[in-house]
Amino acid sequence: MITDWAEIACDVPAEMVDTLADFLVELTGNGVGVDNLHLDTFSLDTLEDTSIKTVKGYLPLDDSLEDMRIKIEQFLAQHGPDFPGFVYTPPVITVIKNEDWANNWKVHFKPVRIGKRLVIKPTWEEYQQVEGDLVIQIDPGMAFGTGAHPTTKMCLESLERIAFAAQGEQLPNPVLDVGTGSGVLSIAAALLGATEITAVDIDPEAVRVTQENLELNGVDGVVKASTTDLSQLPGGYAVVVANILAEELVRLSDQLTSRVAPGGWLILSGILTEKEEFVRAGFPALELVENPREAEWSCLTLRKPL
Ligand SMILES: C[S@@+](CC[C@H](N)C(=O)[O-])C[C@H]1O[C@@H](n2cnc3c(N)ncnc32)[C@H](O)[C@@H]1O
Repeated sequence: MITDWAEIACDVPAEMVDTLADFLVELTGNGVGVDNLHLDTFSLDTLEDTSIKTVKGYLPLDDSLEDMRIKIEQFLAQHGPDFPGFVYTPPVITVIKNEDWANNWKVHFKPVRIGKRLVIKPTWEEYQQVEGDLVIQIDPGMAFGTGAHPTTKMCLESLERIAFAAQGEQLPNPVLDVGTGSGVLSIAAALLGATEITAVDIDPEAVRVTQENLELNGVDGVVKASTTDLSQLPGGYAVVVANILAEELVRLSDQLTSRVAPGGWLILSGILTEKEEFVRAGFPALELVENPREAEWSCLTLRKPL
């Protein structure tokens, strides 16, 4: 299990933030943070927007760190001069202890409504439920999946649309969640009516966190979480959802396609919009149903002909 993390902070002009953030997400497979540099104020109202921002990426503190640092320096040196006001400053690396990492971000994670009925609620926040709400309680721990990320959000919205269009407005069985992270999509699938859900992740820590979240939401009886490799799973899933990066989706395209039952759905997310065509081309046997986009991310919902 990963113990400590390295935070890599790069100061860049505000115009370069998105470009660098996308690069760091692709490189590290983890989320990024963006800080305003002048935070010595007591009131957010008086916070001045600055022309230079700090973009922070996160990596496990292991042997790959030096290689990653070099790649980030090369990226800054190569692309920085395209942005007015860029002055090269080497990235600053800070060690983050596991315990800090696990808790520091919690202040920013608030209950969020997604789609028509789904609400994601951090376990430590209060939420006044209204009739019809399907509330997902989440403590992502070290796993990805607060639900607030556009890639997760678009999966949740697609799952909800599929459920609403289905008989009895229930998500059809069985469901496969590839790269379950915190288990957020599997829990949503259960709340949307599915009763046979398989959740897999290559990361045992994610499976541990998922199991906790399944129990917290009382859906551990209908979701089976494990590190089982996709190749070991049978076919015939009515819904398959995979929120992993574009290259990985394409690498797994044959396996993902063959896991979908005739007439079934495949939701693909984690795709930077510039890679949408690349991913679409990897799934020629399936029909494109919808293609929502949010921020710089795209989601593809595909369907296998009957
Ligand atoms: C971006 S997170 C998505 C988490 C969650 N499903 C969500 O939508 O918020 C991607 C997850 O996929 C897992 N993953 C990456 N490649 C995988 C693969 N080939 N098979 C299974 N899981 C994978 C990672 O460990 C990570 O937990």
